[in-house]
Amino acid sequence: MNWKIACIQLDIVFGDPVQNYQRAEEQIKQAATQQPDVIVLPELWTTGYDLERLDEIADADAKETLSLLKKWAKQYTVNIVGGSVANKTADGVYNTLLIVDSAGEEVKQYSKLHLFKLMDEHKYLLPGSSDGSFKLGEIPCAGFICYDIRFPEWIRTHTAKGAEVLFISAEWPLARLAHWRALLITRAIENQCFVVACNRSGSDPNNEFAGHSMIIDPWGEIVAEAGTGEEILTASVDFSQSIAIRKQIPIFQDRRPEFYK
Ligand SMILES: NC(=O)CCC(=O)C(=O)O
Repeated sequence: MNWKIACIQLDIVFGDPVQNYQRAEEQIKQAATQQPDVIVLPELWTTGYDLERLDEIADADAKETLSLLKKWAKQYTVNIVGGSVANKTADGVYNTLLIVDSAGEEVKQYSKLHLFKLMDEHKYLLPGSSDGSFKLGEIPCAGFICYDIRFPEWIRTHTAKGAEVLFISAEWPLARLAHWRALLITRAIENQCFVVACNRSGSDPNNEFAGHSMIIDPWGEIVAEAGTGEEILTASVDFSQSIAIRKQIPIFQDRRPEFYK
């Protein structure tokens, strides 16, 4: 089975959901002309890192964003890994990844497990407490958010249960571009998985962001990589490749988890 994937490397407008909804809609419309199976958006794409104003601009129970994602998914018959949004709940605000299928049905919500202190997330956001596993059609997938990729043991709990594609939505700064590339390639090789990583472009008052969204195959080869600017990155992936690699080097059979404590 093959999938065509499109990552929308959006230049997010700081603290302005109205403009970001409009810009995302334009980009999704454009991406849809290539008839992808999955469209992916970056982290906190409705607000950016305007954390001080979250009370005002976070999406209540992610309702508005979910309803738009469902509408776009149905309109273009495309699965959407709808990036993450600031999701305002009765307990506080989570950084939540939203996934909808091509029929416009909600598939999964995953809230970022590891908050990134260097960007003050712990002061404004609550950490999630559930896993990122989901299926798109028959394909087992897992979703993560940015800093999560520094925690191989978290990713592994998902691939050990069968995930074949790792989707990562991010706002990763340019200052650590080398880490972004190395971590993503490593996660693909060590898990024999496709890695689909959608970063943002542009800058905000505190950071310049790296762009360089990437689609990586289970051998660790980069299938497609964006530049630093706003871009729609597309590539096709062939799942027979991960089956072949997992047969050739059967790491999931050879693991000795009883010794990994
Ligand atoms: N938004 C994030 O989680 C950024 C993570 C990051 O920059 C890192 O170096 O890790």
